[in-house]
Amino acid sequence: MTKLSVNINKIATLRNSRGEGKPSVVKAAIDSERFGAQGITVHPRPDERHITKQDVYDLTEVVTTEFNIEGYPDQRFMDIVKDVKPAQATLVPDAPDAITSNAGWDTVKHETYLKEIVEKLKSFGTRVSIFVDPDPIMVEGAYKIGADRIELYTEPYAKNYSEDKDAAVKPYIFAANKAKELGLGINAGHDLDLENLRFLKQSLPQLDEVSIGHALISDAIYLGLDNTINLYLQQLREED
Ligand SMILES: CC(=O)[C@@H](O)[C@H](O)COP(=O)(O)O
Ligand SMILES: NCC(=O)COP(=O)(O)O
Repeated sequence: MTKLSVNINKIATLRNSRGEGKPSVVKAAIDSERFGAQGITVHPRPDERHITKQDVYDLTEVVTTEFNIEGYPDQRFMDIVKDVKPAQATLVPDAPDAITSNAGWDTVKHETYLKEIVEKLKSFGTRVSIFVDPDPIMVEGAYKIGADRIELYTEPYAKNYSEDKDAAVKPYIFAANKAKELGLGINAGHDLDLENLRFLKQSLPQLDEVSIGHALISDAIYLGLDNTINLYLQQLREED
């Protein structure tokens, strides 16, 4: 079964636009889980453009499914994960001023650095996922640094999906097969939506988790959060 982890970054974006507490990210997490989300993902970026450090501490008190904290492993991130001990930490190579995550790790070039980080995160009792491009070499690098899972960066898939979905998904099949061969768990995320999710799932039956935020929260503005989460869950059900 592929789990849906709802990324609530964009709830915090809307909240921060007025500098007050509405909409509440805590309420969004509680309700998302009540509506069927099997995980909550947040990305507490250094500039706190959306999810703040305090949000993470508030959320850890209420999240009952899997809490997934994404981020670049600077000291602030490591301190947060050490304190909160989420089910999963997902390492992304984002620069502090990146408008969004736009690449996977070079797990070969940064092997020594990442190996130390992964070891420390695992000592907190947290599962570690490494954000990578769909490149078997980068997947193998994630294995060598001791990661538990990879997260396949799916923006390229999403971008090419409408033009040629078979070509778009092909690198991901190779990368996922490599991960499986090495015993790594397989997550995926970035720019997944109601149009492209089902085909990805059908193409990668071994997918453990997708984390989806921007499109899902955007859809929820029109369709409602309950209905939207269930539409995404429906895309992940094998039998449909
Ligand atoms: C790692 C990833 O692809 C996304 O979770 C990313 O963290 C989204 O960040 P923004 O919500 O800031 O665009
Ligand atoms: N790891 C991907 C994620 O959490 C959400 O990415 P997006 O759906 O906001 O692009």
